[in-house]
Amino acid sequence: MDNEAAPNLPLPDAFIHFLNENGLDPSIYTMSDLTPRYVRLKPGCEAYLEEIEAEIECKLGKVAWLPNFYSLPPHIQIANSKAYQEGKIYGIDAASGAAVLALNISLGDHVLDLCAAPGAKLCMILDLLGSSGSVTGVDVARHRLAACRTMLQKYSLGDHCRLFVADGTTFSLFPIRVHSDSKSCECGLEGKLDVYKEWTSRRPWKERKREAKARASVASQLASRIHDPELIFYGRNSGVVGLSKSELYQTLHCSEVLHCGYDKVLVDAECTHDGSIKHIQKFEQWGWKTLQHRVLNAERTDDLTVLQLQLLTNGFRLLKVGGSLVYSTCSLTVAQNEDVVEQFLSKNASAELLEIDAAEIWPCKSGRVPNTLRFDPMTSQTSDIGLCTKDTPGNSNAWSITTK
Ligand SMILES: C[S@@+](CC[C@H](N)C(=O)[O-])C[C@H]1O[C@@H](n2cnc3c(N)ncnc32)[C@H](O)[C@@H]1O
Repeated sequence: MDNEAAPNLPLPDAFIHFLNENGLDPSIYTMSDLTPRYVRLKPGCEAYLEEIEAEIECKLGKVAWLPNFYSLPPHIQIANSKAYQEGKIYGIDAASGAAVLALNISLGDHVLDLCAAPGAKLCMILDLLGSSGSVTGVDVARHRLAACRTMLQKYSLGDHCRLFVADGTTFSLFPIRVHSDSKSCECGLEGKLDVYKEWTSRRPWKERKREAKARASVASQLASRIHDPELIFYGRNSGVVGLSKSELYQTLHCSEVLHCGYDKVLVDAECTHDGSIKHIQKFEQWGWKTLQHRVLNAERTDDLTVLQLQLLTNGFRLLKVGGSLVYSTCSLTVAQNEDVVEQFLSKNASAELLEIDAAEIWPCKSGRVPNTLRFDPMTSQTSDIGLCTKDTPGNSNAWSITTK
C-alpha cells in the first residue's frame, strides 16, 4: 500500500510501509472521529446513570457485550465531570475491558497484574473481585505506579491490593495466601505496626527522603529495579499487614509455585502503542521523526519484543497449575503479538493457547495464531489493545490473544 492508496492521510511513507508490512489498513487512523469513547460505570452506581447523562449532556449507550461499559461520542470530555471526579465512572476503552474479561476472574482469585500502571485494568479486576481474593500490581515506573495508587484511593479500591515498584521480568513474590495458615489477613493492626512500618511508605518523611536521594543515582535505581521490589501501597486486607519484611519478600521454590502461584496473571505489556489511534495522532504535533524513532525503529522494536517475551515468561512462571494468563498489547504489529506468543509457546510445552469462551459475542477478529484475538476501530469500534491468555498443565484453561 502506498500514499496514493490513502491520499487523505497525513501519515509519512515509512509509517504507511510499516502498516502495510503488518497487513493493516491505514484508514483505521482516520476513523477516530467515528470511534466512540467508553466509560465503565463503577458497580453500585447504576442508580446515577440518568444523573450522569444529564451532567455530560449525552446519552450513554450500553455496550451489550461488556458489562458496565457505555459508549459516548468521541468529542465528549469526562475528566471535568462530577461523575468522574467523584469516582462513579472510569475512562477505559472497551478493548481494555475485553482484556480483563478474558481473565475470567472468579471470586477469591489471587491476581497478578505485571505491568499495572496507570491502573485502568487493575481497577476493573478489583471491582470484579469485590471483597474477595487479592490483586498484586507491579510496574517498573515509580511515577506511573504512584498514579495507580492515587486511582485506587480515589475509587476506594485498595483494600485487597498491594503495589510493587519492580521489574516484571524478575518479580518473584507470590500471593499472600501462602502465609494464610499462619497469619490471618483480618488480624488487627494494633501491635503490628512495628512489623511493617519499617518498610512501607508510612515510614517517617525524613527516612523516605533519604532513601529517595540514594535512589537518585542511575546505578542504584537499576539495581533496585532488578533485585529489590519496593512496596509502595498495601490495603488493610491485602495480607501484608502483620508480615515481617522477610515473610513478605519470601520467594518460593519451583515445586511450591505449582500450587501457590497466582490464579490469574495479566501481562499488559509495554509496547510501541501504535494501535492507539490517539497516540499516533499525537505525532502530528510531536513530529513524524519522533514516530520513526519510537515506533518504527527496528532496533527498539527488537528490544521491546525481548522484554515482552521476558514479561510473559515470568508471568507464566508465577502462575499456579490450572491458572490462566492474558497477554495483551496496544500495538497492532504481528511482531509484538502473535510472534511473541508463538515464541513463548515454542519454549513452554506446559502452556496451551485456549479459546476465550466469552469472545463468541465480542466484535473482534481472530489473530494470525488460532485462539488469539484482535480489536481495531473498524471491526470493534474500539481504540487500541492486544491480549492473550495461557495455561499450565493439568487443567482446562488456555491462552488467548487479542489486540485492539
Ligand atoms: C501498556 S502499559 C500498562 C497499562 C495498564 N495495564 C493499565 O491498564 O492502565 C505498560 C506498562 O508497562 C510498564 N513496564 C515497562 N517495562 C516493565 C517491566 N520491565 N516490568 C514491569 N513493568 C514494566 C510501563 O511502565 C507501563 O506502565
